[in-house]
Amino acid sequence: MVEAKPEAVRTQGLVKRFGAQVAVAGVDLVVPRGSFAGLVGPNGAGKTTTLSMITGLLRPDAGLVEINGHNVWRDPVKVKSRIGVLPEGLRLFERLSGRELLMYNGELRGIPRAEVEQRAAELLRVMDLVDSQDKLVVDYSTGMRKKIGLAAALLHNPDVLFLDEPFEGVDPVSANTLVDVLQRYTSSGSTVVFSSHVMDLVERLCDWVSVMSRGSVVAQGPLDVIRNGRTLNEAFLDLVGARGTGEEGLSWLGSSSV
Ligand SMILES: Nc1ncnc2c1ncn2[C@@H]1O[C@H](COP(=O)(O)OP(=O)(O)OP(=O)(O)O)[C@@H](O)[C@H]1O
Repeated sequence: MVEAKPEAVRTQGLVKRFGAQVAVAGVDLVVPRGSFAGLVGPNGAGKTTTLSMITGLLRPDAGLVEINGHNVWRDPVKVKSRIGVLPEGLRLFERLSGRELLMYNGELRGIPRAEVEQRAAELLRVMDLVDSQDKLVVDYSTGMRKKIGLAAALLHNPDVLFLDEPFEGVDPVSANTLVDVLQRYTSSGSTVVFSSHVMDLVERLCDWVSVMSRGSVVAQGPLDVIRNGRTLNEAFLDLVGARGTGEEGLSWLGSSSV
C-alpha cells in the first residue's frame, strides 16, 4: 500500500494571545500539496498572526504546526530550509543592492556561489529588475521591493512558499509578473499560500481557499466548494457575516445635508 503524503500545511488548535486580545483562537488550517492557496479574511481576522506562527516567526501559545509532515516548532531549522517567506512589512537589508541581496541570501542558504549567481541572474531577468540590480534596496519602489523579496524567497527553490499580501501596492504589470512566476512555481507541484484582500485575484489564481474570521477558520476547501455557485466575494461576505444594507448611519455625509 502506498502511504498518503502529508499535507503541505496542517495546523491544529493554533492559539495566539496579545495580552487580553485573542488574535488566533484555535486555528485548524489545511493546505494540500501542490495547491495555489488563498488565505482571506477581514482586517484583524488573524491572517498575519497565523502565517507568522506557521513560518516559525512567532511562537504559538498553543497548537501544532506541520509543514510537509515536519513539526515547525520542534524542528525549525529543517523546516525553514524548505520554505520561502515573503513577510508582511518586508524588512529587507536596505543597504545592499538587489543583486547583493540575492547573493547574500544564497550564501546564508549554503548554495554554491556559481549556482547562486546563475539563479540570481535568472530571477532578476524574470522579475524585470536587471536595470535596477545595482540600485540599493532602500531606493526600490513598493513593487520592486515585492519582486526582489519574492526572488529572495524563491532562490533556494523551497517546497512551500508563504506570501503575506504579495500584491499590495503592486502595479498591474508587476502583479502580472508575480502571477506568472507563482503559476510556474505551482505547476511543478510546489505549494503557494498567500493572504490577500483582493477577491478577484484569489478567485482567478487559487484552487484552494481558507477563510478566517475573528481568529478562526470559518471555511476552507477547493475554490468551487467555497464559492458554491456564488462569486468568491459573495461567498466571503456571507461567511464572515458582513452583509449589511450600508444605509444606517452617516446620514450627514453627502451634499444633501448641512
Ligand atoms: N503584536 C501585536 N500586539 C497586539 N495585538 C496584535 C499584535 N499583532 C496582531 N495583533 C492583533 O491581533 C489581531 C489579528 O491581527 P492580524 O494582523 O493577524 O490580522 P490580519 O487578518 O492579518 O489583518 P489585516 O487584514 O488587517 O492585515 C488584531 O486584532 C490585531 O490588532
